[in-house]
Amino acid sequence: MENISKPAVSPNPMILKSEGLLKYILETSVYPREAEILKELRNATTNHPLGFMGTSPDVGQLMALLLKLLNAKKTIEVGVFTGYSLLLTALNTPHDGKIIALDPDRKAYEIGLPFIKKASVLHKIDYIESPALPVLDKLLQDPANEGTFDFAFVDADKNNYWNYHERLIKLIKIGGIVAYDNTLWGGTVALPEMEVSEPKREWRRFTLAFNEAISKDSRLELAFVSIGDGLTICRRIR
Ligand SMILES: C[S@@+](CC[C@H](N)C(=O)[O-])C[C@H]1O[C@@H](n2cnc3c(N)ncnc32)[C@H](O)[C@@H]1O
Ligand SMILES: O=c1cc(-c2ccc(O)cc2)oc2c(O)c(O)ccc12
Repeated sequence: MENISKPAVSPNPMILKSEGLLKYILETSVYPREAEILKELRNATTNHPLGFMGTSPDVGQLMALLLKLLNAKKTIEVGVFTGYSLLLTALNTPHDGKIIALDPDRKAYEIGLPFIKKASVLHKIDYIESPALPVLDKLLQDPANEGTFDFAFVDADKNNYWNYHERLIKLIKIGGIVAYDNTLWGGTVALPEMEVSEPKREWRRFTLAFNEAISKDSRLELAFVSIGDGLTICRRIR
């Protein structure tokens, strides 16, 4: 008899690795609907030696939907790079929306800045050239900031995800969302450590620990979505 307590195995365990399927999704519903200015920023990032780090447009499409569903007005972005997800957030928040954008790499931000200006959304952005943790701590020093943000997107140093989470969960309002990128870390989370290349091992360990801790966090509801490099979407419930 079948053991019903065992989770069902996907009929196609290769689904996340199917480049053809991703191409189909991108070409069918992502690229045709992507704002022209986001395409321009994305193209301007391709020659950057770390261009592969930009948020993937399919993740961007999901983020845009979440921002619209929440009617998000106040947001935080941890990890800006050249600004794809930042510009996307700015385009999907109201005219009086406010985004606190944190990244120590101002040079990368300056690549995206002309596109942010061209889209007339710079007034929504408070870019702070700094590692995120001290800024989040400073925000929390003022209790008036607690529970006031609608949305946060984290796409930065993976070793600090839990540190970001402990702070963001207090800054986000009940009903608000924090989304964490790269929670599948190139698929390495499902591989034995021996099969993972040396440079990816340390962040794989952090990602595994983060994924385990967040799944036990009773302050939130979550969905672990197999899009891009893995996106964990958390809704604060208490
Ligand atoms: C994957 S990229 C972000 C991609 C971005 N979301 C986009 O759409 O292009 C990661 C970024 O995290 C930044 N970063 C690294 N350590 C950080 C820290 N302690 N605080 C904030 N940002 C950090 C890096 O400078 C880099 O720009
Ligand atoms: O390969 C990476 C590396 C990063 C990364 C490196 C250093 C930092 O301080 C932050 C992030 O981020 C990535 C990423 O977000 C992605 O989607 C793919 C690959 C990488």
